[in-house]
Amino acid sequence: MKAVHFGAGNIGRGFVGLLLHEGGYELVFSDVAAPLVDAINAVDSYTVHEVGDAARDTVVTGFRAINSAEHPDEVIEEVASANVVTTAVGPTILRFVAPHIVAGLALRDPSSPPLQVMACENAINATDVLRDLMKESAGDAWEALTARVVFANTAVDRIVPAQPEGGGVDVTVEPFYEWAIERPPFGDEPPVIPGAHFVEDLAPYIERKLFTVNTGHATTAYFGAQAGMDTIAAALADEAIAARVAATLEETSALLEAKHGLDPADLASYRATILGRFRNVALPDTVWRVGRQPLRKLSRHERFVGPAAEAAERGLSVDALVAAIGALLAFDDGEDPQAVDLQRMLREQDAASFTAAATGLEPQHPLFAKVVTVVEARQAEIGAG
Ligand SMILES: NC(=O)C1=CN([C@@H]2O[C@H](COP(=O)(O)OP(=O)(O)OC[C@H]3O[C@@H](n4cnc5c(N)ncnc54)[C@H](O)[C@@H]3O)[C@@H](O)[C@H]2O)C=CC1
Ligand SMILES: O=P(O)(O)OC[C@H]1O[C@](O)(CO)[C@@H](O)[C@@H]1O
Repeated sequence: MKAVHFGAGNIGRGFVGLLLHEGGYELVFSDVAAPLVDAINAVDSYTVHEVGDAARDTVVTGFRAINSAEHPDEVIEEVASANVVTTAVGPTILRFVAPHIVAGLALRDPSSPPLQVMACENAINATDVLRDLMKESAGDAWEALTARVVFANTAVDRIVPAQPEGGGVDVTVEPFYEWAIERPPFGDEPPVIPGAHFVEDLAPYIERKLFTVNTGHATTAYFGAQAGMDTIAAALADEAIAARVAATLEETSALLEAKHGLDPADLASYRATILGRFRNVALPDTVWRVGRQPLRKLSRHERFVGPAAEAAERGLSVDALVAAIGALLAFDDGEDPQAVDLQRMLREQDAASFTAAATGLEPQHPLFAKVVTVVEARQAEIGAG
């Protein structure tokens, strides 16, 4: 069995690749970073080092890497004969890998079992997004290819911080992980990934994950950055920040309870577990990594506006979520192009125009005016608006 995984970065090597290896797949990484591809091909094995309580090391073998920018044909051939394709490239990069998967499907023997495609990105239904991009890329050829592929959405959860420069191929990760995968698209033949768990309906899992782990993590990062802290563990050690994060997650939990009927006691225990994960002092994770790409994180269906909009529509409290959006607006990292754009937009646009453009909310939406208030506050702080 063979898996082609696009994106040999942190989560690619430290989580998805590891679990595919443990499932017995021969692993082909595809990436565009030449030094990374060379480094992977220079070793026969790499180690995933867990840090924190109950940590262990796991050795991954049986892999190779292809530079898809230089050798797209090689990647396409691998896809044509693979059993599984996964991605961990970032939601905005999916459009660049879609044509390679389409070309692989076109070369695929039509009598082979369907290729099983799963996008492992932090976004709601990222695999559906990838499928739509593939359809767009294939044009009229799409109809003939659909019998050769199945698509399943997934929710991936493991904190894999940025790895030190020149640190080689090994990866440092937290011990916790969870990979939930939609079961129905596979019919009788789901992929063999022992560490994953297959679910009938992914919606509650992905929303519980994104609106708890990712909302909480990003809230910690933005309040931490605003307070001049560098790491997530240090930010959460601050009682005032911890209280703000807790309040934000109580709001998202209230929404998850109302929307999916999730049990409040289970949600409370889930929150406690993830806050414990964020507090892992052995994990060298920075507010800058976790806060990265603030415009993506401020968009309509993402971890702040997504749950806050639905909570506001149901008349639930959103004050803590709106305060977290206020902290996001202060995220000013000169090395993050989206943070630079965010600060420029705040200087150039009036509060209502910025709110509409950045959040995708309609002016009449019950959340809109509340967001405008924190946008105005940030603009006053920087003398803009
Ligand atoms: N790091 C984490 O803790 C987690 C990350 N995720 C998600 O996983 C995805 C990747 O995140 P990370 O691994 O942290 O990022 P990363 O930056 O470490 O890895 C992304 C990799 O994709 C490669 N890439 C870029 N364009 C490509 C292309 N056209 N074809 C093939 N490869 C390409 C990059 O060179 C890089 O090696 C994101 O969607 C993120 O939200 C999800 C859960 C946890
Ligand atoms: O690209 P994003 O959405 O910031 O993804 C990274 C996030 O996902 C997580 O791994 C949570 O699963 C966190 O480490 C981090 O906040």
